[in-house]
Amino acid sequence: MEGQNMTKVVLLACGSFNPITNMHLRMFELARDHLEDTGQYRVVRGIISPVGDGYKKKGLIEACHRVEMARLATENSDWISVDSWESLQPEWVETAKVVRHHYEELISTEENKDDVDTAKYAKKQRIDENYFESSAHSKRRDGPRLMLLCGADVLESFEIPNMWKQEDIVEIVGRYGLVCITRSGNDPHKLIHQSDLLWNYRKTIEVVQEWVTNDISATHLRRALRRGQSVRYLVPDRVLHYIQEQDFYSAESEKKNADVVLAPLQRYTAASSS
Ligand SMILES: Nc1ncnc2c1ncn2[C@@H]1O[C@H](COP(=O)(O)OP(=O)(O)OP(=O)(O)O)[C@@H](O)[C@H]1O
Ligand SMILES: O=C(O)c1ccc[n+]([C@@H]2O[C@H](COP(=O)([O-])O)[C@@H](O)[C@H]2O)c1
Repeated sequence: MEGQNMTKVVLLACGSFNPITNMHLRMFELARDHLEDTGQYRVVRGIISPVGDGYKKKGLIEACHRVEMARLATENSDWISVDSWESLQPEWVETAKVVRHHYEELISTEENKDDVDTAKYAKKQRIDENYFESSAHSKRRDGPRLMLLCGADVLESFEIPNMWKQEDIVEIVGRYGLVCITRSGNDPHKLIHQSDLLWNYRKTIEVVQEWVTNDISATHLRRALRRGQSVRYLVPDRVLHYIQEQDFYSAESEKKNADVVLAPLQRYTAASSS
């Protein structure tokens, strides 16, 4: 029967979502179409995980509001939802840990369903570091997968010195898998070709070509709002009402964290000064 041999996939998107835009939502739809078009996957759920305040990115407004906007944006979706676990952690959490957390959650849900095969598969995925690397396309019909969903700028950020730990990239890309949406100005295929590390994991990176390029970014939205310009139809109406009600995104809010080092880079500063 069609569908029974397909691997279930849960997509997880991590980011600031400051604020969430229509393009963040489109990413999920594009990724689902792409994965399901292969005939190998059935995408069952999408999770948006806004980063916590500890990330210290310039202009980042409080996590509770970013979570609320993502909640409003996904109210009408029957498969995408927001998860606040990451945003509630007192410190910034590395993405590999966020992925691990959601994978554990997924597996415990599957185990509760008494799905013995799934549990066996989960243990195997946990134990065998090279599992996906060695059997990327042969074994994936056996159980659910959690894949990290991102735009090509995130893939590009893997190459920024001291931004990501190499072992975290290996874990995310090699063990779980990455779905990367093209974004104007970034060329993920070229990046994978040029990076020895990413080339090793090319089979677990799904590049989704967005032909109808859409350059909406949260930065663009915040800039327009600061200038009193309309952002209607770039964000869901409910999100726009929330932004207006709360009077978010002013020149003042953009100064937040302006003099603070981004949390991932703080690790490097701390290590080099000790
Ligand atoms: N227009 C877009 N096309 C493809 N991917 C996107 C787009 N906008 C955001 N993303 C992706 O969505 C995820 C969350 O992104 P993030 O919250 O940083 O949004 P952003 O618009 O890039 O924000 P900012 O402009 O503040 O850097 C990231 O993986 C990012 O690459
Ligand atoms: O785990 C890491 O080392 C790491 C390093 C840099 C960025 N990230 C994550 O990548 C996401 C980037 O979001 P943004 O808004 O800065 O594009 C956000 O969820 C960060 O927590 C994660």
